[in-house]
Amino acid sequence: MKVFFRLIKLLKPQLPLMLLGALLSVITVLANISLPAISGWFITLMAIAGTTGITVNYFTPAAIIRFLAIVRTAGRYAERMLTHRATFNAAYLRHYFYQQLEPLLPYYQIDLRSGDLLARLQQDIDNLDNFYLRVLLPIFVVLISVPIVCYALALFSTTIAWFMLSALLVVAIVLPVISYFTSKTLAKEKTRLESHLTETLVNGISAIKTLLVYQVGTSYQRSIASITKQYYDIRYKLVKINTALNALIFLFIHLSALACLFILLPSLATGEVDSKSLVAIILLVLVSFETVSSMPLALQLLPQSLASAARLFAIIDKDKPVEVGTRQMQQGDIHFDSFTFYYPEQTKSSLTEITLSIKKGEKVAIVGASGAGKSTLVNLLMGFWPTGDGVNAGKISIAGDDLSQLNQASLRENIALMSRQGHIFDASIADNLRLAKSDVTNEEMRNACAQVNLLTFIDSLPNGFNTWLGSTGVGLSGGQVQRLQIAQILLRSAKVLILDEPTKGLDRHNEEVVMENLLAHVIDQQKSLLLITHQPLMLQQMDKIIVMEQGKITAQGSHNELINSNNYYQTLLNYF
Ligand SMILES: Nc1ncnc2c1ncn2[C@@H]1O[C@H](COP(=O)(O)OP(=O)(O)OP(=O)(O)O)[C@@H](O)[C@H]1O
Repeated sequence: MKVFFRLIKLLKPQLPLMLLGALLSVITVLANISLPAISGWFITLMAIAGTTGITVNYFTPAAIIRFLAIVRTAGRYAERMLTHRATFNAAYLRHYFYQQLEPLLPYYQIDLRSGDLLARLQQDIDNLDNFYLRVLLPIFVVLISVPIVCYALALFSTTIAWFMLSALLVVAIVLPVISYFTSKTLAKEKTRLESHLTETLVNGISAIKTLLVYQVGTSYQRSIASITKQYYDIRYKLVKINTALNALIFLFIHLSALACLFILLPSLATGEVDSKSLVAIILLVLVSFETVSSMPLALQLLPQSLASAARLFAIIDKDKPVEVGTRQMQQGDIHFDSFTFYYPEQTKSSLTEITLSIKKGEKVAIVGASGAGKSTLVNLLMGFWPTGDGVNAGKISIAGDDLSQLNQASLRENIALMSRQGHIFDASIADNLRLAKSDVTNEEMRNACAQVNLLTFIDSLPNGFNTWLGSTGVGLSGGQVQRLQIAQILLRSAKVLILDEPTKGLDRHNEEVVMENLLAHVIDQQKSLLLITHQPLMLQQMDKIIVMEQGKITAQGSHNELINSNNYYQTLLNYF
């Protein structure tokens, strides 16, 4: 129930449109079911008039029929327009969930494999698209129109009214509930298999090269085929249950009409009900089931929508990193003052008592074994995690301002990060460079690419800077992707550049060119440089090197100082 009301609250901006659509839907349904009843009554009246020769006023019923026909047609059109408009507007739910998820992804080691996350963002939100149109709307129509129909029937016969109330409830609730319990486990299994299938496909496609290299492509295909078969078997069973339910409802409707006819026959004989009313009542009984016709589907989709909403809420309900800062980042020194950091939900610190300063224009390198805390230290400066939340001790400040007081947008404008997981988008080379600087000129692009030794290659491509790259930079070699990312960093107007192993894997020539130009760039522009690297060529050029071990800084100094005095530093350089 909590999930249901929370979902309604989310739909609040659309509620006036939804309510109007629902009212129109009720009016249309009522016009639709009155039409055959009044027409039946009118045709019988005319038949009687024809055979007996009595004079009747046929203007009023004919006008009512025409009016109802117009209301039905116009009402259906307007209702569809409004309800679908409301549904399309409610598509902001996807945006809402994405927005909530965005700050959480770097913050938590979210226990979701990419395929599962994709399934949640796609299928679960698709399920929510149904929530208004297929769940709320039918329930609303039933709640308003069933009492009206029963009241109309009670004007002729209270027995029929009570009988029909029970019959409508059987079709609206009893049969769907039976079908729900029969298909509950299957429906759950279907959702699980849907997610599993997406996950398997996404993982398989992203790891296609690995699968081929290990020659497990065929067994992988077999596992996809097996999941697909299980999925379609379940869907087949669900369709069978649904079809049986529809057949049962159809039979029940006609048996109800027959039962009403038998109930009314004695009254016809005594003259309590005339033949015109009998025809009208039977037709009304037959069509009145339209008021509940969407309920079986609504009750089937209700638990599905709520389950999807619950899955989505479960992710976004995690504590978010709070962004409290409003101050603009000033150019200046970065200070870590005895700073200890815990990742969310972790009891062991990943950084312990870090004291470090990086002065404006200084070139600093961080070295350390895997897991030493290098990436954590640089990522903290991007404001991915809260630093002033009481859990972490000490502080980080930039130009005297506490990091937690700084505005995140200003922070990310002034600190540029090239991480090892950097992403190249499914777009042109130029578009990928525009990500770093939206108004970049051709000359600036050429210049940045020349500095990373990529210009000759790009010029040799038939489409040059307009060459389309697949996601993850398909079309470029690993080293070219790396250099394109360094070109992006060079285009940024940030005051601090952070690069995580920028030249790892580059050949000696490219490493030298890139490093020389990068250093010239930071010196020329008076930028600070923070590098994670183990390349001696780069380390020799740094003003300061920080040695990290298990979350702690164990030594600091220049390359020459450390190489002569620190055994661990020597080991690291040999190791990398
Ligand atoms: N999001 C996270 N949540 C919890 N713990 C994390 C998270 N990211 C990293 N850690 C942990 O923090 C510690 C430091 O990790 P970090 O990635 O900073 O090391 P690193 O020196 O950059 O290693 P590598 O060179 O392998 O990237 C590790 O023990 C790691 O398991």
